[in-house]
Order: sequence, then C-alpha cells, then structure tokens
Amino acid sequence: MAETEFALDPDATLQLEQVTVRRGEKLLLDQIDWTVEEDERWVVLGPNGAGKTTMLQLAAANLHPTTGTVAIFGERLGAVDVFELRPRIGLSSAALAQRIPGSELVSDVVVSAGYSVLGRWREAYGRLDVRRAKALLERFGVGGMADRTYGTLSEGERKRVQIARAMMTDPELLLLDEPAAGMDLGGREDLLRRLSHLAADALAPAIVLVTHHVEEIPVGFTHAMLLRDGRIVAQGLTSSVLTSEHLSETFGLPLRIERDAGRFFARAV
Ligand SMILES: Nc1ncnc2c1ncn2[C@@H]1O[C@H](COP(=O)(O)OP(=O)(O)OP(=O)(O)O)[C@@H](O)[C@H]1O
Repeated sequence: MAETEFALDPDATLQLEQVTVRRGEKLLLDQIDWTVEEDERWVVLGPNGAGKTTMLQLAAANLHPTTGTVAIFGERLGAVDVFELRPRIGLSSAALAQRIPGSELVSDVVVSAGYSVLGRWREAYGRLDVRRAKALLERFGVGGMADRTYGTLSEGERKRVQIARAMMTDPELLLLDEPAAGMDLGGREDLLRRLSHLAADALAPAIVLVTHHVEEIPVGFTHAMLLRDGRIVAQGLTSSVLTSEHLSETFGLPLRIERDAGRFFARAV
C-alpha cells in the first residue's frame, strides 16, 4: 500500500504525499506533494477553481484525501482523532465566517474559538481569555470594535475579526483563505502590513495564505505554491516560484510580474 511507503517527517507541520481528491469524475487535486515546516510562511496562489480551498480543507483536517497521505503535526489523517488536531489549527475562511451569527458580540466571536464553538451560548469565559481576545483584535486593527455586534461590521472589519478568532487558540498552523478579499485599498495595505509583522514573528505559527492576487502576498512570506486545475505548477521559495513564466502558466495568459520592496505586482502583457 502507498501509505506504508510514506516517509513521515515528524517535525513537519504539514505533509502531503501523492494526495488526490476526487469528486465523481472531477479531480479537485491531483498527486500533490507538499511539506510545510514550522517556520515557513506559504502563499498558495491560483485562479478560480484551481483547488486552493480544497487544499486548505485538507490542511485544516476538515477533509480526507481520496488517495495519498496527509500528515499534520506528524500525525497521519485517518490514524488520529481530528478533534485533537483541530484546536491546534487556526482557520479563517468564508465558509466558517458565514456561520457566525450577526448578533454575536465581536469579543465573543473571538473568545469562543478557544471552546471550538460558534455562538457564545452559556460558556463562561475566563478573564484571561477575554484579555487575549481583545489583544488579538487590537493586533489586527479592530480593537475598538470588541463590544459591537458582528453583524454591524463592514466586510473588511469582519475579515480582521476572523483572523483574530483563528489566532485565539495560539495555533501551531494558521490557515488564511483570501484574508484581503473584500477590503478597500487602505484596509488591504494595513492588513498586509500586520500579516508581514506576524510573518516576521519567530513565535508565530506556520502560515498558509490562499489568494488569487500576487498583490495580496505580504512581505516576508517565504514560500509559494502555484496551482492550476488541481496540479502544482511550481512550489518552493517565493523568489524562485514567482516568475513571469510560472505565473503565466498558472493563469493561462501572458503575465509580467514585478517585485518592489518585497511586494509583487502583476499585469498582462
Ligand atoms: N463536490 C464537488 N463535486 C464536483 N466538483 C467540485 C466539488 N467541490 C468542488 N468542486 C470543484 O473543484 C474545483 C476546485 O475547487 P476549490 O474550491 O478548491 O477551488 P479554489 O481554487 O479555492 O477556487 P476559488 O478561487 O474560486 O475559491 C472547482 O472547479 C470546483 O467547482
């Protein structure tokens, strides 16, 4: 069996080997090999339908591969209780965000992550938890909104709250699905600066950020994976992966990528 041939790296945060995800006739992911180490900050980039969200769902232990092996923190999916893994993973995604009740207090949206629930109900949260939630809201630029209800926030403010929530359990792996989507230019730039600070923090978890746009890659992200039609076009160090040639192949049109002060910009040629 392929599983017995899998060389598990016990130190890797995330490891995929020959992973395929199939739904009916459609291959969502095709023979993916990928390793994320604890000090790495990855961006996964690709067009609509490339398989990025499917990849994050595997990394979040929310999905099992059809074939191949996924290991998280050295534990093989299928051979480990996912309920023990999930609190160690911070996930911010549109699907999760849709389940947050609009009437929920912003501080409760964040603090309840520690209890793996959406909606505060009757849990009594400790003072330290509330303090941590407020510090995280501050860290992502929405500190003044802790006492508002989630439903009254703008799209960009909600995104920040979702990231603060994902960080609440002090995860070892942080997964961000399109964190800058729906933000205006000022909001995006501010968020990218905060994510750059996080990327530079030696105590921060391993990070995987999914996006469609090279302009949304924060400075300091060390690694990149380019995905197209469920297949990897290129992966490795950001500087060698993000080339005009690779990007053109990924998006299926001639593109030129430029780099300025650690940021990337692309346009059609
Ligand atoms: N249950 C399913 N059955 C068939 N196809 C599916 C199923 N779930 C997802 N897909 C398809 O798999 C492909 C990959 O989906 P995925 O959401 O991972 O892509 P993505 O790169 O995150 O796209 P986007 O950038 O648009 O969010 C898409 O073409 C999607 O339509």
